[in-house]
Amino acid sequence: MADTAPEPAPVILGDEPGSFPHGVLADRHPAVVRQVRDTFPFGPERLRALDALLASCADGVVEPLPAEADARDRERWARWGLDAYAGRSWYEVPWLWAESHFYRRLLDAVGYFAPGTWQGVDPFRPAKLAELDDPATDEELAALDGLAGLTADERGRALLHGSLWGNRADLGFRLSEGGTGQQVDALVCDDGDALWSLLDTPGPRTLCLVADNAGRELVPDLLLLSHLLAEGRVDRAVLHLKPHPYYVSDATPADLLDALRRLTAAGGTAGTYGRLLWTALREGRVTVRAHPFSCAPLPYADMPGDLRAEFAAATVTVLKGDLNYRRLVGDRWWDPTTPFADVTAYFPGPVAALRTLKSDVITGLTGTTVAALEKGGDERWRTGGTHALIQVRT
Ligand SMILES: O=P(O)(O)OC[C@H]1O[C@](O)(CO)[C@@H](O)[C@@H]1O
Repeated sequence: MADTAPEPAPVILGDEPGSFPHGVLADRHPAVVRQVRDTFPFGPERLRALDALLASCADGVVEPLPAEADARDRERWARWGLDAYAGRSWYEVPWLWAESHFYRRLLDAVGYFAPGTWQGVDPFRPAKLAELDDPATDEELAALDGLAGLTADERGRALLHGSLWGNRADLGFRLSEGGTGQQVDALVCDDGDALWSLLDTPGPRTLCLVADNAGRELVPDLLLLSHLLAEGRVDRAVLHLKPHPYYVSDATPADLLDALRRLTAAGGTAGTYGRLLWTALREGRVTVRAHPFSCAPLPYADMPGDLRAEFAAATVTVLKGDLNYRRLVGDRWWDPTTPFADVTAYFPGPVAALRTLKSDVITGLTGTTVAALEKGGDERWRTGGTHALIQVRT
């Protein structure tokens, strides 16, 4: 690790037409608004608000929060930069900030925070439930029974990869059974051994698991967690979820309950793991957090003291997914060979990232890996979700 933090690279903005971040603001956000518009029979007031947001996505500016916003929320957003960015184009402010704030505005538009019919109604829940109900989920859960013949370590590694590739909404249990080649080759960095070593240190061991998506990502996350508890690799766990709907499919406490019920209702190994986790929650060995900062438009380097203290107390904090990675290393145009340990030196304890690559940010690669990726013919290796990484700073 370098003695000093690396010179920060430029922050990623969405202002360059044709770039991936620009496409997210200009195309994906409007598509999300249209999808939400069709999800429920919203009345004229909500439809007007959704249409205004749709228009704003094209050429609007960041606006102050509505007058009826909760005072604490208002104070938080002021601290998170809203006062500085209000009046500026979505395309000129940091991309991470613009995306995150877009979801806050979407919840305003559907009336999520306002007293009334739509208060607390997750506009993304039907899509999340559909994923859990998909017959493919049954198949993937049934495939878990095939892990019975493996040693506990092999099972642990298979479940770790299931959780990793679940970030692509793709449970990877069959990885363990001969079909591993393609996806393991697609790992651009694999510090898996360092993660297992951390879970071998003298106990008691606490895992902080900062989850990402609900549905078919959260299910394998829970299976991994349950396995680690069952094998005594961790004694306690804190599961960090989002306090409200975010980035379409991010997991909230309600999504956790849906996933848990899905697991406990399943037969075989999946059901056993589900019931184990249910008991661990009842006994307080697993606790759930939905910290406001989990939906903040800022990097983890800016985390508040209480969150910092929680992560500091963990044996290891595992962050799932692309967005958490961006927030962990900083949403910047890093040189891909910038050491992961350097950009995460500020983090208050050992930290691991499990991520499929779905945006431009990348650190911690070797020069050889970068050269191979650049030459490999897959121009979208940074953003297409075809590659993944396990990076650890001990
Ligand atoms: O669910 P994940 O892995 O955090 O990915 C979400 C990603 O999708 C995007 O919203 C758009 O690609 C990225 O900004 C973000 O990093």
